[in-house]
Amino acid sequence: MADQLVVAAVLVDDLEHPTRALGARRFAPESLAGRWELPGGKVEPGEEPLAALHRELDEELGITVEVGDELVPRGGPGTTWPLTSGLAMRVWWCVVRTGIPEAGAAHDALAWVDKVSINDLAWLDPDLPVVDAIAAALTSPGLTAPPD
Ligand SMILES: Nc1nc2c([nH]c(=O)n2[C@H]2C[C@H](O)[C@@H](COP(=O)(O)OP(=O)(O)OP(=O)(O)O)O2)c(=O)[nH]1
Repeated sequence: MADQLVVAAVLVDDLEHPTRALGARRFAPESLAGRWELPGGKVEPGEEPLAALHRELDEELGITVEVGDELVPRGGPGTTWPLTSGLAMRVWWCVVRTGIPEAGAAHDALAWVDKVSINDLAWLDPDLPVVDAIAAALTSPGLTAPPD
C-alpha cells in the first residue's frame, strides 16, 4: 500500500531571502509530545495536497499563506521525505499572508528560529534531514542578502 501523505510548511519571513523559519511543538500523542515539527498534517482521502496544506495551516495556526517552491530532497529520487513507516511528507516554503501564527489545536509552543538556533529545537527524528535542508537555505541574519 502507498504511504499516507503528510504535507507541511516551512513558514519563513521572506520567500526570496528567508532568515527565519517556524517550528511547532507537539503535545500529542504522548510519544511525540515535546518534539518539534513543521506545521501540517495528513492529506485526507480525495484531497489535493496543497488544499490539505492550506486547511491544516488554518486549523492549526489560524493563518492563510502564500505557497512558494517545494522543498525536495537533494538527489531525489522523489519529492517526498520519508517519515516513520507508512508515512511520507511533502514540504513547501510558505509566508504568512493573513493572521499571526498561534499555537492552537495541535501545538503548545511555536518558535521562529534562524540558521543556527534551528538546531537547538528537539525536532522529530524523521525531520532531521528536512531541517538540514532548511538550515542550508536560510540566510544568516547578520549577512546582507545578495542584490537581486
Ligand atoms: N505535521 C507534521 N507531521 C510530521 C512531521 N514529521 C513527522 O514525522 N510527522 C508525523 C507525525 C504524525 O505521525 C504525522 C502527521 O500526523 P498529524 O497527527 O499531524 O496529522 P493530522 O493533523 O492530520 O491529525 P490526525 O488526522 O492524525 O489526527 O506525521 C512534521 O514535520 N510535520
